[in-house]
Amino acid sequence: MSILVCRLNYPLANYQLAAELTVAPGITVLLGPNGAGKTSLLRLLAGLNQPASGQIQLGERCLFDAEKRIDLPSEKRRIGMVFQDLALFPHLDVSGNIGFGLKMRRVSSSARQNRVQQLLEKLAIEHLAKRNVTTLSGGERQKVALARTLATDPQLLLLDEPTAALDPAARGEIRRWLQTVLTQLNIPTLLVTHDAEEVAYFRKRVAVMEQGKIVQQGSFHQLLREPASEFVARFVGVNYILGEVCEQAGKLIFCSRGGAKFLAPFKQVIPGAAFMTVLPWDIALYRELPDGSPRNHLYGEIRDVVILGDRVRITLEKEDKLVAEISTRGYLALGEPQPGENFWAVFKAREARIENCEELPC
Ligand SMILES: Nc1ncnc2c1ncn2[C@@H]1O[C@H](COP(=O)(O)OP(=O)(O)OP(=O)(O)O)[C@@H](O)[C@H]1O
Repeated sequence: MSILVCRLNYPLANYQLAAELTVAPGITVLLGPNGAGKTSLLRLLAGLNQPASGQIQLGERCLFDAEKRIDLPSEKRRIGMVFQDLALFPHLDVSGNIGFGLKMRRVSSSARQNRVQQLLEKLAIEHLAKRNVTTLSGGERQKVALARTLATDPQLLLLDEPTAALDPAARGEIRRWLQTVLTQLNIPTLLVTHDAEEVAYFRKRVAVMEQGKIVQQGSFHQLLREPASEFVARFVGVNYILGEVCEQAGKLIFCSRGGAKFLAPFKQVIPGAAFMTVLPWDIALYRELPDGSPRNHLYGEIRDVVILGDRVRITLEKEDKLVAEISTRGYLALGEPQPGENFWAVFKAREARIENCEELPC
């Protein structure tokens, strides 16, 4: 299986895209806010725009090298793209759409039919074979678009926000389907999203893009445990609090900028600027402060409650803002907390990660 390795520069309207990225077989989620340059990066990889400098290597093949003046045309890159508009051919049925690329390559009719049938089975969409694509639901159209792309046997898949245009029910269904199909295929796949919830769903390798740069690349777990910056932490949904480590009565305390004080496992830190990260699901909520082992706590007002299937995300604010994620069962047991109510957010000292930082950004 091939691996994509690229380093690309390209001037965009307001900033320079300067991205370095590695995509191994399987799904890598490319996460970034609107306008971060995700679609532009896909277009450069696919050969639809030409980078100002850099290289693109896919397995043994060099697709682009500015210095060596190598620039393989799009159709020779063996890259399968599914862009947001899908661009299915309305005059062809599902099988016709899937076989279209093979027809253009003058593949014989019988070989084409075999390949189309194989894909219909592999992607569990045989029942759609003869349907007119204009009658399909959004989720079904996504499936057909992926099947059409796979027909030409790509070595890299680029999927631009495959679930963005779907309603929540269809989104859940297409995510499960993508997870199954893409895991089986094991082709290097870059799946673009600006939705951190999507990353939490796939729990795969993640590359985070901000202003044209890949600011962190790693496993979902790594990003949660060791976000490289406040931007990454906030984007993947980790609590990130700036402050400083102070010495008080022989103990080291983390004092947040907002004025809250927290205990923590301090072996590795010294007095000075620092940040603390806590995972939302390591925070419990209580109406009354519980007795027991020394724990960190913050008493605050609920600002926001978001129900995410079997989990509930609750934002609490006082000196600082903390987001807790609890089970729906726990939420019901607490009497369904609502915005405006006050609660204790509690977490164990060892569940916080505190690190010194050079200086506090403003
Ligand atoms: N060909 C281009 N030349 C110059 N600037 C461009 C070009 N294409 C896009 N841009 C600009 O580059 C920035 C990044 O756009 P891009 O569509 O790549 O972001 P994105 O991360 O995919 O955003 P979204 O999540 O909204 O789709 C935007 O400010 C956009 O206006």
